[in-house]
Amino acid sequence: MTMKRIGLVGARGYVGEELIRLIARHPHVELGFVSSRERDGERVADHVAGFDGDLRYRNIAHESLPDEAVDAYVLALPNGKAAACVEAIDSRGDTPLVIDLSADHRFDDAWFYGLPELARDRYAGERRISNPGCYASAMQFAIAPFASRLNGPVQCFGVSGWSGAGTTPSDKNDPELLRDNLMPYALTGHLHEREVGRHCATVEFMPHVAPHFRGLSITANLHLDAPMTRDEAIETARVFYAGEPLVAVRAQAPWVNHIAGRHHAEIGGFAVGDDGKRLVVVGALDNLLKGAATQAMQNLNLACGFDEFAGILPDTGPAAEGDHGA
Ligand SMILES: NC(=O)C1=CN([C@@H]2O[C@H](COP(=O)(O)OP(=O)(O)OC[C@H]3O[C@@H](n4cnc5c(N)ncnc54)[C@H](OP(=O)(O)O)[C@@H]3O)[C@@H](O)[C@H]2O)C=CC1
Ligand SMILES: CC(=O)N[C@@H](CCC(=O)OP(=O)(O)O)C(=O)O
Repeated sequence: MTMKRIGLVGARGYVGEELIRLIARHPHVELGFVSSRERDGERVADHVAGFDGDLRYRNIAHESLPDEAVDAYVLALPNGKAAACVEAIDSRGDTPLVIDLSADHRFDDAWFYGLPELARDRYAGERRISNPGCYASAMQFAIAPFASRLNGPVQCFGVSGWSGAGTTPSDKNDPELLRDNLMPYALTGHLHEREVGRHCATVEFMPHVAPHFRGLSITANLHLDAPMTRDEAIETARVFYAGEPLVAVRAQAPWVNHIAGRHHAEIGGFAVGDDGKRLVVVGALDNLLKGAATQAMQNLNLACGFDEFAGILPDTGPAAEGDHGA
């Protein structure tokens, strides 16, 4: 099989680092370039534990992206930076694959919204793939099995590790402000509220950031149109995700420290109110993996015609030893 060469734009970030590791272990893809302004000329091996080789970060202006001999570009830049890159890449004229991890194309009908477990059947060879947001992925995994049975908006309470706020300094990734703390933010109108509303169901989302580094949890409060027992809810979710290696359905509510460093998402809890019409489902995933880099690799595999889980499974990450499932 011919190796595909990948250009990674925004490789210094937390997500970029995970993508470097995933691409390095993938059997059919290799890194063509990794870009960072701050680390220009520095060896990747000096920054990414476990990475071997002499590859160096390069500061590549977006105008120069088309000159790079790669088959696909993966954009892991802050929001608002993708358009200039895509415009430059378009000038190549051969429509290379672009996967954008930012929020910039999640509301753009010209792009495929790549939440594989819920959307892969609709993939029609698009060369432009928008990767979903981290909380938005967890919310959709929790809600989707019940989406046709909702009676009103879903309330979602979310808590994320601070890596979700990226490397640009802010209150949300300041260890001093986060010490012994839980920081609410964007309590109405968070972008992922709109994202889930567009792609799955209407939600009212209340995010928080916590002192841990990686992994997030969302607790979804669903109002159903007809009563359901807890066993029916669990069975509904199990049938919905049957055969999905990256979405595990548990009876117990998942814990963030069990999925941090793992490639899969978990949903569980399934508490039912007295009238059977209120169902609470908890979803958890690693925001840097299933909430970002792992999902991007699934999308890359899908678009390249590889096995969707190539380079991802078996899960050999540091947290993968033993079965942490409840
Ligand atoms: N962190 C998370 O949990 C998740 C993040 N995402 C999305 O993935 C993308 C990357 O996230 P994350 O790794 O956390 O982000 P970071 O802020 O950690 O990294 C951003 C990267 O972009 C580069 N960069 C920063 N500012 C600019 C700029 N003005 N112009 C060009 N390059 C710039 C940085 O390198 P340098 O400054 O050296 O050039 C760095 O490589 C974002 O769009 C984010 O929204 C999606 C899901 C989850
Ligand atoms: C803790 C924290 O700040 N999390 C980020 C979400 C990370 C993510 O998925 O980002 P994008 O949708 O921007 O790609 C936030 O709430 O904006």
